[in-house]
Amino acid sequence: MGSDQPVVDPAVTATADDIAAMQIRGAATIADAAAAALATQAERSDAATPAAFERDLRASARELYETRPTAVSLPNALRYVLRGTEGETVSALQSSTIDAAETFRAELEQAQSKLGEIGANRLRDGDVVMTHCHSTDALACIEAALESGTAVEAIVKETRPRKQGHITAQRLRELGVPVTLIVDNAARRYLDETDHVLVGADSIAADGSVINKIGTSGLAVNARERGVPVMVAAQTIKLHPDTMTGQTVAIEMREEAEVLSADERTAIDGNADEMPPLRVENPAFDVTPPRYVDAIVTERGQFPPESIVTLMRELFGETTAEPWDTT
Ligand SMILES: O=P(O)(O)OC[C@H]1O[C@H](OP(=O)(O)O)[C@H](O)[C@@H]1O
Repeated sequence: MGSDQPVVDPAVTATADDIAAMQIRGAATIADAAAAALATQAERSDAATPAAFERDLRASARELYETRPTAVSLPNALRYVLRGTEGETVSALQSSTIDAAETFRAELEQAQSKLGEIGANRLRDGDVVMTHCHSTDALACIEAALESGTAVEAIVKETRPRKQGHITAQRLRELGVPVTLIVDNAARRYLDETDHVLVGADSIAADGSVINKIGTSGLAVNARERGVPVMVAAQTIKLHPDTMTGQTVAIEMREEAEVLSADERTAIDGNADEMPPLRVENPAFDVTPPRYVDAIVTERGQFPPESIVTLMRELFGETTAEPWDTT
């Protein structure tokens, strides 16, 4: 390897691989893991000069950034840590990077807890909450409600194709919450007995659109039609600053194997030689327009979707170039 080639610690690559494979999943968890990986990169760096240290750190951030395109919590975490990296010596750069990562992770945890308290205020004793996918921000609201003595029940959508709803069901059962697990297609029927739809977010756009696990938008449309309020639990690292300047959020298309096994493909398409092959598409997220969202709950309070841009401008100002891009 040439001496000017960046050196990315194997632990960073391992974390990037786990995020890409969804061994590490969930927008907040991904952000936490990315910050921890940058701290490890800094800690283990044996860069000879500050320039080499910064080159390696940027390369690590880029490797993490390129794992999954939709959850803005990942680039927001990378930006936070890299903007905290400062100093004239390698040692100073190392310690400032580690400090920035530790601060980010502590703030992430506090934000989720604060968000939970705010979201819990919307829940009443005996409420039935319908969930989609597995969102730690959403569950923080239920946990805070339980801690304040509010009893809730949950209708948990399994959330094909990866069935993250099973994680939610398990977690809620651990908390003693009565759970009804349903297939996604049954959601509209169970909205008749639902008091709140409670979901998380991977990104929130400046116009109040919510980018979340595939199926969220259809659930929100059905909830609106049934008169069930839709509450989005999303700490401010889910706010997507680039959408203030018209950028759109990339929707990750994941591999077909999550939807269809090779045997199933063969069973469907095995003898269709003359025809074009069966197409399988697996978008991992969708966009829920603001008109179907009743409240976005953050650690800074709850906002109607139309006004979330005020918080976004306060927190992010005008976005600048990505700090992991070579200057
Ligand atoms: O940050 P928290 O609230 O935990 O999760 C937010 C969202 O991230 C997840 O994506 P994936 O399962 O990683 O594809 C789901 O879309 C979930 O609603």
